[in-house]
Amino acid sequence: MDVIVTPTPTLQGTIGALSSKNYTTRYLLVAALAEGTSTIYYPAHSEDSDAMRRCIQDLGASLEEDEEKIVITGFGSRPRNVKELNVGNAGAVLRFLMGIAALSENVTFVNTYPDSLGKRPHDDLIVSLQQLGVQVEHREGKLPITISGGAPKGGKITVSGSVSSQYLSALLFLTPLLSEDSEIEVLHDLKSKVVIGQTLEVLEQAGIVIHASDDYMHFKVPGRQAYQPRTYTVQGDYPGSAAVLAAAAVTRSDVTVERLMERSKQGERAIVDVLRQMEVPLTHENDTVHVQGNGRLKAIEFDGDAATDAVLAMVAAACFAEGTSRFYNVENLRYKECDRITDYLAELTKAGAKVEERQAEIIVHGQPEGVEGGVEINAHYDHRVIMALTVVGLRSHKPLVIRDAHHVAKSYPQYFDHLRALGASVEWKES
Ligand SMILES: O=C(O)C1=C[C@@H](OP(=O)(O)O)[C@@H](O)[C@H](O)C1
Ligand SMILES: C=C(OP(=O)(O)O)C(=O)O
Repeated sequence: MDVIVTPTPTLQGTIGALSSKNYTTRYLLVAALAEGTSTIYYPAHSEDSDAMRRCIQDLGASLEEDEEKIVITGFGSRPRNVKELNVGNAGAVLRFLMGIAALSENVTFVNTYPDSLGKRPHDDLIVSLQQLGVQVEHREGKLPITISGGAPKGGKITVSGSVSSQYLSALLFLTPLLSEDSEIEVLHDLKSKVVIGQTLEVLEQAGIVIHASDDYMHFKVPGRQAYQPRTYTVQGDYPGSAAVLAAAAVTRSDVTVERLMERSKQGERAIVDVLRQMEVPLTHENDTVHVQGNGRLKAIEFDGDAATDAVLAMVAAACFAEGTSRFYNVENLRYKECDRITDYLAELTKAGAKVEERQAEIIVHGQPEGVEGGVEINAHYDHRVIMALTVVGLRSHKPLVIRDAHHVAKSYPQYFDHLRALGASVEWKES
């Protein structure tokens, strides 16, 4: 399915933020790893969170869900032996479950998105699992991947953090269940470091003890721990809401997004500060962001690694700012659903934006007069490319057609409904 985005000068109204993807995947996982029954209020519903639901069920958890909550009885440290798991296109779900697969006999993660997740690297996690004595069959670090657990015991592990934080998160979920204590040392750099804060927060809520150094480069993890069954409430999602807030910033608007916790550990809450620094009129009080856009924005310089999943939306806003913006320290955007530097900038350029790429930077020469539009955009299987190009289309001179926009459902199936509720002219059409 494609979406036609027709230029829309004003947006107005109130929406509730979608539920956080990162907290939903984590709460589903820790509930599955507990023996006993946990309850998660307001879990996200999207392809990625559904992938986690499906896989933990395959591994032996039982799930019962109604409108507001999901009740999960976990399998503890003994997942059922399954031959295959299908994580769809969900990177975090794959990496977390590659860790947990070390507790079973022999699991193959199949490759259902050869042009997206199928191209992403997992070598650094594979190397760490091998240090624990786990056998891993793979194709040059990529899917399909078969993991043969063989009862790992724990011990000293190193993991590179220079491509993704998800490898470290995977080890943090696995090691408390092992029979011996573990010590994890992060090598090189740790990208998306802020996301590790979310992993540690959820582990603590699940009753797990981990001793982390302040810089998150060293961890001591006592073995023989048990995840506790608990009740969790999922907060609103900043990465998805960042696109809605960017849309409000580039139009004349009076837009309110509710359920965005001010003291959240989601790095992408930086969208609020970034828009504020770009001189977009807004307030953030009582977990509610209120944007009163006048269409005028100032350029910005920003360390994108602090808010990795909001950078594309920030770049979209910067396309209409006065001056040149620079988003640096963003190399790991290249290892996401597509190459979010080369592929994204190619689509922005098609739409008429003036952007330049460096290996680890995106430079945007803002055009307050708007961009030309009038072209077809390739979504590259990437929900965040789809959301960001929609923001650009709202302020183009001519409509944008976003091909295969249904991939937005990876994280935010109701994105276009939410934008339409705010008055945006966005229409689905058969491809
Ligand atoms: O741990 C997680 O849930 C995630 C970590 C981040 O990935 P990287 O650590 O690969 O940057 C983020 O981009 C992704 O959407 C979700
Ligand atoms: C990169 C993302 O997700 P994942 O790595 O889990 O596929 C994302 O949601 O933008």
